[in-house]
Amino acid sequence: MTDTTTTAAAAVSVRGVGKRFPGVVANHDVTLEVRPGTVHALVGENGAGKSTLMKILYGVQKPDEGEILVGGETVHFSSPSDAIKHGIGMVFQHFQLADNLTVLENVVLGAEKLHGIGDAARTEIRRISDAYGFGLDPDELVEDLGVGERQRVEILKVLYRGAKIIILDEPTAVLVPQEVDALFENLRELKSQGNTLLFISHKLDEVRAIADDITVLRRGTTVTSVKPADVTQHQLAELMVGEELPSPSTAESTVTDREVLEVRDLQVDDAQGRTVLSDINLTIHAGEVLGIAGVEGNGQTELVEAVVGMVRPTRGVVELSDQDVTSWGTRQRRESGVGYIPEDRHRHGLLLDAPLWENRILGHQTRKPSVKGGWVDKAGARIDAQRIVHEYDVRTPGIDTTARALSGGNQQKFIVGREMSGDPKLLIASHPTRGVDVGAQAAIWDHIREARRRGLAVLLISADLDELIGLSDSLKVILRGRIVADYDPQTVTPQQLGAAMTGAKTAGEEA
Ligand SMILES: Nc1ncnc2c1ncn2[C@@H]1O[C@H](COP(=O)(O)OP(=O)(O)OP(=O)(O)O)[C@@H](O)[C@H]1O
Repeated sequence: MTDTTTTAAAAVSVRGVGKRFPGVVANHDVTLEVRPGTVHALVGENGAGKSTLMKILYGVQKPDEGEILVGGETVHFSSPSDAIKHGIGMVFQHFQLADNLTVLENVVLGAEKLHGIGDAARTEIRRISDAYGFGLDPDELVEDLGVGERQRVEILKVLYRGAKIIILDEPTAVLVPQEVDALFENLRELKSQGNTLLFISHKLDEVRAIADDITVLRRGTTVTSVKPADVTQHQLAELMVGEELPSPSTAESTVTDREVLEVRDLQVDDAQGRTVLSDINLTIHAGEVLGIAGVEGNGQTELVEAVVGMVRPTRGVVELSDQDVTSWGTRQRRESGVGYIPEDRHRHGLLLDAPLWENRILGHQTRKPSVKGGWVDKAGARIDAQRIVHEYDVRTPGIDTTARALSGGNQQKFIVGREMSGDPKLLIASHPTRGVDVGAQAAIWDHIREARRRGLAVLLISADLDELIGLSDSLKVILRGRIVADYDPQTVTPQQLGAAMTGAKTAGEEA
């Protein structure tokens, strides 16, 4: 079914592109036709080769073979600046903005030659913002902007540099439903004015809602391009996997009355003495998943760090199984059975340049199977790394491969497997399935549910509201460092949660 028809008018054509890394064929014989003025989605399992293809289109990676055409003209990019010269811009999932600068300063940084840094630049930014309904004020500080607005600054940045083809890497991963709607409005407006959008996503319902064309990658190659109306979400997932999907296990309650984590009157102040978390009270029982919903930056990071022992609270108590651990460090807490999936896998979760088997040891240096008789047990760590690769379906040439060489989703699967090792009694999970494909997400949920059945308590932080609702036994909403609402996951809707997260009232409800 692969669409190989090519018209000179295609915004981007990819023909027979291949890219190899040691031990891995990341892309082979990839074919992609992106029609101008459309939204084109790229979907596929973790490690299917989506990021590699986008990096090739943006000049970050060079293909080993094949041809790329932009507007019918063959191009050879050596760097992103070559891509930008041909009107291709990219918006990364991790925003690259300086918080202490204004919108204008962020936009013109590195592009001063275009319209200077003064009124001409301001006028141009206003023009773009007005043209697409972005509602951005050039003189506002970025630190005062919400997540959706920051993303618009990133899009404006590439438009300002003349991009007509914009690549977005999982743009909705950090947005609440209301922000997703707003982003889709922006994308439609961009499209109606002749721009072309190309984006990667694991959220198949959103893909079907916004895309004009969907290209599916499987194991490095394009398998088909479809129209959203012609496939269901389930069929799309099966095209990605190449087989029938397993049905996820049901989630009967396993909550007991044994308290595993208790947090009382917790307050955390930052280095400047500002209170970033206050009056936090929560209890998690064995067999219970407590979900915390919130827009990023509302105190979730500090809450996790206080429970893991990375920051000392100004006030309050943290108890693990009735033992006061407030003064304990991270290592002691981990040794008493705390697993920790960090929000930033590159900063806290992995040694990127170390092989996977060494990464098995990270954070577990003092426990089996990483040590034996006080010494690092290399063989034990290797065997267990192998087990994780197998049980969590981590796609890698082997356990001697560096963590850096794995796709984002496969890195995440490895971390989850490691932190679930040795039956922890408490799992602190920040965005456990971020960047993970739907099949692997279902598998991770199954692992967590299985452990929960055996008595695991989970503190779950996630930006994915379906995950929060689907996995949690109870739900709390955090806003500006405080818990502002409690919900029953059985009855709450993503829209209600989204509204509480942004502090908006929904009909018939207190804010
Ligand atoms: N710099 C690199 N060195 C070695 N291998 C790499 C490198 N970059 C990617 N790979 C490998 O290429 C394959 C494709 O990875 P890619 O990141 O393109 O997948 P993806 O579809 O974007 O996955 P995900 O959904 O998990 O982000 C993977 O097997 C990955 O391990």
